[in-house]
Amino acid sequence: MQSNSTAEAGKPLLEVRGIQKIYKVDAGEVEAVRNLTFDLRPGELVCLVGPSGSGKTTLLKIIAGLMAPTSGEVLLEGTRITEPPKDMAVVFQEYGRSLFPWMTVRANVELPLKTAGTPKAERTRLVDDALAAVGLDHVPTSYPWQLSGGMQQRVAIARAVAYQPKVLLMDEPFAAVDAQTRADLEDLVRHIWEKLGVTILFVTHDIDESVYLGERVVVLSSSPTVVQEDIVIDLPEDRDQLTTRSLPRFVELRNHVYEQIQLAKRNAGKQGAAAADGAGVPRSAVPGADTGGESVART
Ligand SMILES: Nc1ncnc2c1ncn2[C@@H]1O[C@H](COP(=O)(O)OP(=O)(O)OP(=O)(O)O)[C@@H](O)[C@H]1O
Repeated sequence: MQSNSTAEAGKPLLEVRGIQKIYKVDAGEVEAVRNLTFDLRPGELVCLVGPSGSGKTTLLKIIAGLMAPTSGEVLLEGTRITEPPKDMAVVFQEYGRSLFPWMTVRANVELPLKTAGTPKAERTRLVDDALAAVGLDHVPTSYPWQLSGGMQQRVAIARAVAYQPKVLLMDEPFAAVDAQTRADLEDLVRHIWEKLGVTILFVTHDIDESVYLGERVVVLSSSPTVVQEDIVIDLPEDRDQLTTRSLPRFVELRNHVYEQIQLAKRNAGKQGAAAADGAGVPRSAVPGADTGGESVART
């Protein structure tokens, strides 16, 4: 795995530059995203949070090359993205719709490699490794509908991992599973990230999840969206559901993110002047914050 310091020293792998998205609707136009600028360095795990409707899915579609921005650009290793890049994989929330029910687990994981023309022997090795990495090497011949929701999402993650992307985009991947499974899958993502050194952009509604997983948390404003804050998560790299979430620093950071989301909601419709000036938002390190009270942690 690349350590934080290595990632910090490298050039950006993914650059999001001044992204604006205006949707045309019957009544005219909707400016969903106004001006988004941030980057991911090689090996970073960055979480993206924002109020509902702040444009997280819009942004991911643009980064994945599935939709063109109205203005601005996304660069992967310096090359502008104009179509789905081959070095990128996406894991969506709706695993049920992203897996083919008539294909076995193995066939689902193997499919993108087949499409890419990867030779058979290499495919077999990559699929075996990916299934082992997500703890599913005992069910290769099962069908997705025979598995629990959490296991199906593991299949989707294995498929993305086997493809060996440079960038893995995850769009609220655990929103549809129960809390215990969610915790297990969060640890799986950290484990895969540490083992493979893949660069991950993880979109979530869950503030605690963003702080637990991320090396940085990028907070979006309400729509029309800008980056409201880019926060360094200075928790120890070895994370554990019990120990990490009990740390006073974890509580400070999640409270800070929570306050930022509340601020974004209050500012809805009256963009904060400082955030909306179009400049890149500097990364902020949260000083010791007050840890009072709030227990709700979803956007
Ligand atoms: N195809 C579309 N046509 C018109 N407006 C759209 C379209 N897709 C999204 N929007 C609008 O753009 C804004 C951002 O939507 P988007 O789904 O990207 O936000 P989000 O942060 O992913 O939302 P959520 O957190 O609820 O999933 C919203 O105001 C939404 O209504």
